[in-house]
Amino acid sequence: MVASKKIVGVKTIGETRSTKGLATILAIGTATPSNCYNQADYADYYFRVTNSEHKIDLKEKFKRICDKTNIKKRYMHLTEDYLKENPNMCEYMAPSLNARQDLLVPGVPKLGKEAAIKAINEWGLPTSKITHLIFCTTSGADMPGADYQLTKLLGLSPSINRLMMYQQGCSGGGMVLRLAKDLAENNNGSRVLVVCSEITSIIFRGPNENHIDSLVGQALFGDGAAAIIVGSDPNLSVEHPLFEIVSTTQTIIPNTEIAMNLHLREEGLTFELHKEVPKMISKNIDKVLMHAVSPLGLSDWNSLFWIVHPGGRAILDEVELKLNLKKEKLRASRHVLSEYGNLTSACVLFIIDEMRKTSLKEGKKTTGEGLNWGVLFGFGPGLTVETVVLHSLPVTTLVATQD
Ligand SMILES: CC(=O)CC(=O)SCCNC(=O)CCNC(=O)[C@H](O)C(C)(C)COP(=O)(O)OP(=O)(O)OC[C@H]1O[C@@H](n2cnc3c(N)ncnc32)[C@H](O)[C@@H]1OP(=O)(O)O
Repeated sequence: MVASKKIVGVKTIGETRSTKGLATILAIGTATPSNCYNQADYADYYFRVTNSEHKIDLKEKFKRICDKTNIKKRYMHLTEDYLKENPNMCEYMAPSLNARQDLLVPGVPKLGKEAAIKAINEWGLPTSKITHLIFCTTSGADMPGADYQLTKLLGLSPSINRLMMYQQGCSGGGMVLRLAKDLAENNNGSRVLVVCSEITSIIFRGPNENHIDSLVGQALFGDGAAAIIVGSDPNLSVEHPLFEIVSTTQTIIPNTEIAMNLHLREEGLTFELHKEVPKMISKNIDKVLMHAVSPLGLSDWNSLFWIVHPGGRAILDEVELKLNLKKEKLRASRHVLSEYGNLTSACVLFIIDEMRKTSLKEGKKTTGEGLNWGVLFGFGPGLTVETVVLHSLPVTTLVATQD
């Protein structure tokens, strides 16, 4: 008797764990540090603070790279004063991990908190309703991690289910959506707070003639944090879903492990980037896309909205060309690149935010520029591609009150 009662109980628990509907994004918040650097002046700043002004040709090359990025400005936590106090960070490769960690260990969760508060305010429910926390950063590592620090900073329940994802690179923004979907759809009533917080001080270093890809990194990355709340079966009297997360896939592009290599060393996070990365991505992107969207019967790429990780301007150019996308399709991705630079894992979440806000501003019917279906690509070391198919929802005026 006792045994059969137990079996019924377990079955019931199993049946009630799954939700009826798809995971939805219920709110978004973003934050940046206050220091803003204009890309047009950045070469002067960078060569001055790294005491490299005598490297005249290299500075000219760096200026050319900066000009070609199509980035207007970037925000950075790192200040000139901090660099003066920690001159090893300005060398090309000097031991400097402690100075970087001193900045990142408190800074990453703090920036994440700013974004999380905005997302929670938009969501409108008490933090006690958050059941899971996913924290993602490529900026340093620590124990207990940034997830633990954020739990304390926000006063979340000590029993919240935490997942800390360190060192995922730029594909992390797609990865967190994949994880949040699984958590939300398999834990009835759950609400997942997802935070991506990136501070690129981990990668800052002086220039070197023999490592131009490192210099490309100095021209691309910016700091920022984005937070979203994900949950299934929203309570529509209080929650305002923005996008449904329809499907997610992760793929390694074959024979591209040389493309992007980042190693955490005494000198900080080192950065190797193959010049052919944009081509390596575009050569394979149609296959990855077909695999993700063919079950839905989608085949007209210009009928979709697009959120493409802007690793660099050339990546967007190559994806646009390969998929024959109309110019306006990558508007939101190009806009975020231009206004913030490459925000590593937070970048695609900034683009989702930009898209739903512009959709509202322009009177579009759905959060996805008036269209129904969309694709998000995250690209990271591996090369790893995260593909997320999104379904947009009717625009509500709630977003307007957030700015
Ligand atoms: C960290 C993660 O997980 C994920 C990431 O996002 S990592 C970052 C991914 N980003 C990229 O791969 C960058 C993609 N590249 C680009 O966007 C562009 O190449 C760029 C904006 C950097 C330059 O624009 P462009 O149109 O290619 O200009 P181009 O004139 O060819 O290049 C400018 C100079 O930079 C050099 N250069 C560009 N990319 C380089 C690279 N990867 N390595 C070395 N040199 C490079 C070029 O040789 C050129 O030098 P000269 O002026 O002396 O000829």
